[in-house]
Amino acid sequence: MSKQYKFEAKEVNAYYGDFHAIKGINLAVEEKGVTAFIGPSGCGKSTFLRLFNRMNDYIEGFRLEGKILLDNKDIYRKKVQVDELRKKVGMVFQKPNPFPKSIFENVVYGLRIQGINKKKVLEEAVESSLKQAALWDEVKDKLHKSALALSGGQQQRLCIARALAIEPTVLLMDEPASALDPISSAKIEELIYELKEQYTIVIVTHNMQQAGRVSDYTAFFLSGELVEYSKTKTLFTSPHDKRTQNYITGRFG
Ligand SMILES: Nc1ncnc2c1ncn2[C@@H]1O[C@H](COP(=O)(O)OP(=O)(O)OP(=O)(O)O)[C@@H](O)[C@H]1O
Repeated sequence: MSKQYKFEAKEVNAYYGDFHAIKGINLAVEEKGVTAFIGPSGCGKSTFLRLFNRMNDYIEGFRLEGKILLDNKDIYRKKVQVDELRKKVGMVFQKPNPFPKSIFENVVYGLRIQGINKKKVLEEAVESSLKQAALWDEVKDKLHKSALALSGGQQQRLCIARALAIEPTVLLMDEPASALDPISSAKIEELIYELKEQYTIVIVTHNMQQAGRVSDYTAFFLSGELVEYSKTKTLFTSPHDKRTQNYITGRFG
């Protein structure tokens, strides 16, 4: 039997209207651990990432060809319920986007939508998600204060806690640390390192050092194509493709 991956993209092409943004990509993401997508601005990293939880579905004129499998099942087949998919595949964005609510209500937001309102269940979820997101100690005495009063780095960890509360198996992260100061950014990296034991993490990053530090596998994209995909160490120390080498040595991008 062939190996089962967490995600598999098969012959994937994606279009915004006439614009061909993703070109014939095949890529398999290992279960658990971190896979990083790198490449110059506009190469299609975010578009490709967003395919994994059908985030591009909302964009007018967007069209997909090929298949994206999660646990061996096509997530674009007709009977898939997108909200169910997103329970399994959480997402964290570049800019922290807490809701204008308390820290507590931010974390339990997804659970309340699922109709879970039991106080004890919610309290447990808040504590365990905030602990996993390495934020608990900083906020445990002000859970009912506004999330908007937190620092940017704390807000981003809160958004990670909010994503974890619905118990996904995958976390998609689109440049999760790029809007943060270096210390907050380092905290997010440490957190990713902790979480990868338990979750499959796919991260888009502009920062090659960051990709080198946090990821197990790295995919290099250029103009909508996947140029090279391998173990992070291999990609950064002995890339096969000249274009990868040029990019990682700073010759373009
Ligand atoms: N909603 C959209 N409508 C039309 N074109 C889009 C849309 N979103 C992205 N594109 C185009 O698709 C291409 C890939 O964009 P994408 O955001 O995926 O790249 P990226 O590698 O993530 O870039 P960056 O690192 O700058 O975020 C770009 O040429 C972009 O202009």
